[in-house]
Amino acid sequence: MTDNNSGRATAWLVCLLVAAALYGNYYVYDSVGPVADLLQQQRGFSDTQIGMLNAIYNLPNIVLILVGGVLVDRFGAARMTLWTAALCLAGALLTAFGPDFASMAAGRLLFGIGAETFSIATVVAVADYFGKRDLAFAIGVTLSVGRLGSFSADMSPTWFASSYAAGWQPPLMIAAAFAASSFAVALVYWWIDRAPARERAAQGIVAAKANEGFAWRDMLHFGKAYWYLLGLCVLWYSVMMAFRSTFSIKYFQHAHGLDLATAGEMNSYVFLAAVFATPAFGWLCDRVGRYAPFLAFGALLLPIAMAVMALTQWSLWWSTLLIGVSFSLVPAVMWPLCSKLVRPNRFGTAIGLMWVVQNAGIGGANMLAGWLNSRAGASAQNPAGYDSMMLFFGICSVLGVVCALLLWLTAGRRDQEAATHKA
Ligand SMILES: C[C@H](NC(=O)[C@@H](N)CCCCN)C(=O)O
Repeated sequence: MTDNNSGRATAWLVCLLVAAALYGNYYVYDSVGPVADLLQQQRGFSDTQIGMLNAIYNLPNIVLILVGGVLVDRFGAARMTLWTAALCLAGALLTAFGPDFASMAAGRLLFGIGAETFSIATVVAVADYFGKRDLAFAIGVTLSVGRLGSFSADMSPTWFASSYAAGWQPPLMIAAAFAASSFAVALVYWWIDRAPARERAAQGIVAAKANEGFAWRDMLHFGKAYWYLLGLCVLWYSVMMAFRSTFSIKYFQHAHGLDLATAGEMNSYVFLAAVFATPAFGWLCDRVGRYAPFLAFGALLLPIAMAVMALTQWSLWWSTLLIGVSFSLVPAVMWPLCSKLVRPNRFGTAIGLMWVVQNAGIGGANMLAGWLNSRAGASAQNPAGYDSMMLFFGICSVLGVVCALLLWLTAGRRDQEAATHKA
């Protein structure tokens, strides 16, 4: 399907639509943080309630995301993108217009149930259209536009200053508008995909999906390389998300003496770097035709960054640079490589299984790191209290590198070979 020019044009159109849909979705995901203070002041929400508005996103997905992956394989990426975008829109509307905390939390729950399966469907959509050629670049483009959505949400107090001046609700209504635009482009993608979907069915891909059904034991037949990739996914995302999204700003303030604004800015450069570097690394991998060595290199940068922060007084620019490259390189390579390790009709399931453990890992790492800090009394007066958290993140990231090296040894000698030994 993608060998002729019109096929390539359709593939890029789908890639751009999926990227635009992901932009809106990631914007909504990150829209609670900027209104946290207003929710506290104007609605009297406690820190625990605000934390719950984000935690409720991850918790159901520890189980549900596997079902989501199976549904993507069963019903196809286009239909699932559309259905889950509708669920996300309903969730965003309920969050913005809910009269009390319970309905806002219900809105975030609904959004979370839709959003993770939506993300799987977007990766599978790109893989459906790009096959082997330019896959990492195309996934890099979609992820980079998604990261721009996260960055925009962080910048929204500046960009939509008047809405923030009007209170907690207008910024969440803007987020709901982004969810609506995400649904609208998902609808266009679903419309465009009808003919190519028929073509895929004629080639037997969809037919295989529909007729084979799903057997849970199929997952046990994923090859060794897949399980190493899963190990890296859990360890790397746990450190990246728990450190960079939850603790890094506070750590920069207390252990490195930055003020809040500079610490926040330092953290946001990681997103900004990813916007440009993710597609660039994807493009490079496609050109060189190697994935596992790049993945191992990206994974290695994380423990080095942790060591630089914890053991030296070097400028934080160094660790931000290392984390920025790792945050761009690892996702740009991980998902295209995953698509090469399993059969196309099990790709959604394979990502779903990885994200079940990933969601549990991120939740667990957040709790354990918080507990380690509290136990050691980490604060501006006691920066050494952060040592145990940094050791924990250091160990996890080193174990991630071990998984990446085992993966390289197993599947990476010539990455293309992996495609011929799919589970
Ligand atoms: C593609 C990958 N997505 C995930 O890992 C999701 N489980 C989490 C999405 C969180 C939304 N910002 C990624 O974003 O690297």
